[in-house]
Amino acid sequence: MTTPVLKLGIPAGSLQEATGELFRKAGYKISFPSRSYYPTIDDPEIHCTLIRAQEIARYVQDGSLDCGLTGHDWVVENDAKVTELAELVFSKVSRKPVRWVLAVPTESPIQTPKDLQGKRIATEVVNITRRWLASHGVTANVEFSWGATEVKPPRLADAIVEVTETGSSLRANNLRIVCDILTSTTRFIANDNAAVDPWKRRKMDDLILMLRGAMAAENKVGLMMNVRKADLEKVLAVLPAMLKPTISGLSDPNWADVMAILDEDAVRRLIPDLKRSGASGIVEFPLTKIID
Ligand SMILES: Nc1ncnc2c1ncn2[C@@H]1O[C@H](COP(=O)(O)OP(=O)(O)OP(=O)(O)O)[C@@H](O)[C@H]1O
Ligand SMILES: O=P(O)(O)OC[C@H]1O[C@H](OP(=O)(O)OP(=O)(O)O)[C@H](O)[C@@H]1O
Ligand SMILES: [Mg+2]
Repeated sequence: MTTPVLKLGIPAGSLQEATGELFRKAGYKISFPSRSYYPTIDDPEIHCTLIRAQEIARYVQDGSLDCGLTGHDWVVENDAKVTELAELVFSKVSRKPVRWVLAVPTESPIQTPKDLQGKRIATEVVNITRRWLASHGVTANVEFSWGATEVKPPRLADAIVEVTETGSSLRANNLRIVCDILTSTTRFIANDNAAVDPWKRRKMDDLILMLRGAMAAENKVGLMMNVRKADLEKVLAVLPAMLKPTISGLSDPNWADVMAILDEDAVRRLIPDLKRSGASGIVEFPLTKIID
């Protein structure tokens, strides 16, 4: 019997490194051999192909791939009919969505969507831009851009619709945001048939569980401490209100063990307070997955 295989599209380009890093955190050994478009992964039931983010949705829709990770922006731009199984909020450098914005040179007279009437707009997302203009009742000349779009205004275009994450590319090119057009995050998408195939669905759900678990553990740490029962109330009052710490007994009936999961950046403020409130033997430990 041949091993069943899940055909997974990994986005080349901006999302590639962040995707690889996330898979590693999720427990998969994935690597990108140079010049090869077949990343290796230590799971014989997964076959990875590196494809441009723009095209993953298309190949997932037609079944060439069972599933893949890509931006919501390209699913919308391609009007792809796929099943979205998960939103994973990560971008090239941050854990935040990206924004597709309408931008113009700082000194441009364009202030509102209406001012675009009859103007030239350069963008990689022609369909999204045309639909957005139509929804504002504006007619403009939308030109496809192959990239390096920020260089185009004012000589080659009056405005651009471009993706921004940190804002540094817009700033470096003296561009001003007029308005937001679309917010996009990374999505795990599946072919409609693959999504209802029991083996593939389970394989994808398991993969998503691990990817989500790894993301949930980011910037979190565990904290364990011993507390005299008489001090328990004081110690618990120090921990953030939404936490439900685990309290377990110790062999000495006068002591308890308290364990909690916290934001890493809160720890340096909390540990001294916990100690002052009577906690001892405080241990901080790293977390790699949190599964709800
Ligand atoms: N900082 C970022 N810049 C651009 N795209 C980003 C960024 N962070 C996340 N993305 C997402 O990555 C996808 C863009 O990747 P894609 O492969 O289409 O182009 P690219 O990474 O810009 O490639 P290239 O470097 O060849 O221009 C989109 O879904 C976009 O939302
Ligand atoms: O807001 P920022 O953090 O600066 O990120 C956004 C920039 O990154 C991408 O460029 P890319 O590297 O894909 O080059 P390209 O324009 O040639 O596609 C995108 O097209 C923007 O130019
Ligand atoms: Mg690009």
